[in-house]
Amino acid sequence: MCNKSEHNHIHNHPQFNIFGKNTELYFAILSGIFLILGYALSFTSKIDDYLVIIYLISFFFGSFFAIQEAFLKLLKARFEIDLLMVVAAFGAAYLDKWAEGALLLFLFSLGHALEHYALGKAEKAISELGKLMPDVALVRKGNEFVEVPTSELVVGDTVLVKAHEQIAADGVVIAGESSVNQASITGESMPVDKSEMKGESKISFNDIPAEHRVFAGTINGESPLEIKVMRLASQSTVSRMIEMVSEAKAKQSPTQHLTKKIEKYYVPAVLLLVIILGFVFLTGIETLEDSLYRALTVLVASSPCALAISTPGTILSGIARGAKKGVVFKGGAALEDLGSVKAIAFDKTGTLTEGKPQVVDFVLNTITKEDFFALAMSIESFSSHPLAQSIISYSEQFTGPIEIDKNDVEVVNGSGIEAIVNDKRIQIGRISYLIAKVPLEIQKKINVFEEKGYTLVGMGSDSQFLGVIALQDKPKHTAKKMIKRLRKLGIKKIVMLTGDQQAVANTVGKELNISEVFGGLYPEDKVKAIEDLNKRYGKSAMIGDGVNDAPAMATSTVSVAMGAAGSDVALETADIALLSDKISKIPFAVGLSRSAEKIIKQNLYISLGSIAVLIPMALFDITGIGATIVLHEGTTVFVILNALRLLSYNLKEE
Ligand SMILES: Nc1ncnc2c1ncn2[C@@H]1O[C@H](COP(=O)(O)OP(=O)(O)OP(=O)(O)O)[C@@H](O)[C@H]1O
Ligand SMILES: [Zn+2]
Repeated sequence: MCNKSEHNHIHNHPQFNIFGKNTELYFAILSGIFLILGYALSFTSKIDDYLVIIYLISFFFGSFFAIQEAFLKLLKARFEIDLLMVVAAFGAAYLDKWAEGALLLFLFSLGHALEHYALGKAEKAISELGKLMPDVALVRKGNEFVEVPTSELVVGDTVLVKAHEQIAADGVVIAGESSVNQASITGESMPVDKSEMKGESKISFNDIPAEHRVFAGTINGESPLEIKVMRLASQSTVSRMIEMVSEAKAKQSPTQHLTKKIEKYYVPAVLLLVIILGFVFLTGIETLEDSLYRALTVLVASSPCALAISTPGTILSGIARGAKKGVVFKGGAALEDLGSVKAIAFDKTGTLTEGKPQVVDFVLNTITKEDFFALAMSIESFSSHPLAQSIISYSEQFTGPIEIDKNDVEVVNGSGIEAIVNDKRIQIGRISYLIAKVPLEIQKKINVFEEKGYTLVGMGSDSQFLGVIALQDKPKHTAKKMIKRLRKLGIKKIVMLTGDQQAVANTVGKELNISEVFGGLYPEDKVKAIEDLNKRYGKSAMIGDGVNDAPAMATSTVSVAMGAAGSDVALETADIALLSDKISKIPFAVGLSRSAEKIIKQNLYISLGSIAVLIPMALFDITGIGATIVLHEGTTVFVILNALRLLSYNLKEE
């Protein structure tokens, strides 16, 4: 019938598995077989005396687990529906309704087994994420490679990954060239090319370019790779992802809170009603049997089994499906919120655009390009901004870096970076951030750049304006389609928020069909923009890279971080982490959430609706206990199957 307990009971379920993990299901089936046997034999009057024995066998198999579970809960002073169902079945037997009692227990145990199977399946989808971690790795010790347990790998170890083998650690490729299947992390089955990173580097794992960086749990392709371990096994992306998904299961979503609240008042009310019904015979209008029969029927009709199972089942399935595709929901609330938002705000750089701006032009004022780019590359080496990397690589053709002490450098998030060089304060960043004034003839050039939609980075030395660099970043080629799909999914409002100039924002917005673009924003302006969306649409989602959008992401109802496999901040802080930086994951995540939301609602209506119909029918003797059992159980099975649909969710390609 059901089991109205929190669904953590999977782990503390009574262990009695003589037939393996499906014992519960086999017991249910045995119960059904004896029920049918008894029912068939009931038509031959000769067997009548033995009938009770056959039904008792059916009772045994049907109630075996329920009695154990009810007993265990009673020990913890918890009053659960398992007990009620057993009582109802034996009550029916007392009324000589052996077949009905056996039917109740048969369907109850079958539903229970199915429920465990369903939740188990969702759990399995989650735990399989971890299976790709190999147990051992080949580690270089002197001139040879020896097998070492993965858990004993230390940072700095050199690991040999043979062709078609699993990679044991997050690390950097130091020899070899191969393609790697990263599906276990990103959900993308297209292999990604990896090659060795030249030169000894002291940068952190997060800053290693994707083509040199490998993740634990991914699978090497055609040729061997040597990698240097950069994170302990327990710190690897895949380990943390599994941890987050497991934690997510334990958190309750808004609907779960609601159903818990309903149950809190509903269950005692039902019990009271049932007890009263059991005593109706005292009025003399009917027999004790009649009263008991109706009380038991109402009891079955009113059990909130479907209600209790449907939401956790749906959320677990949704989280499992997301994780399989590289979308980590950090809880049912994230799933439900994303499923109901109407307004989405996007960060521009690195989210809608490639995040790999190219220097396309520059203008200088009284400084040689060697001196200018030497300053630029040296100071930008302290920044992790996407613009910094581009400026550094571009500068290398003219000059080399100069020595700058890191204590003399200050990064001003959302504006730029400054450093003290030869007693002068050198600023790089937004033109408005510089204290230096732009000379007139350079301003003319800047106006031309702006018209072309270039991103501008200025440099000044105290009040002396030194020059301006123009860069261009392309929108991701799938971005336009992604926006279109979001609109199709019912997102009413799409806005773009960027620290880049308004002119650049307009250019990108036009290309992607986003009409509301806000440029020149400081981090606190982005927060205001999100607050505005919250006000107008009730809820908002902010999608960014989690680096300089953290405050805005924290303000939105639900935040989504892109490319989280490469960014600790994004993986840790966002409500939803998309491990790959493929933006096609955004409509998938939104679509999955919307489906989850829809299924949660459907299930809620179905479970509450069935109760609302079954109780009066039982009360007024329209349906007998047999029909009530079948209808009630049918509802429970239906909502479980409905929830399981999410495990195979795919966004329709148009
Ligand atoms: N390290 C840096 N080097 C040069 N310019 C910078 C740097 N950091 C910020 N800026 C300047 O400040 C502007 C805004 O930066 P901010 O980081 O807020 O936005 P963004 O990352 O470029 O865009 P988005 O908000 O879409 O992510 C940039 O366009 C640039 O002109
Ligand atoms: Zn159970």
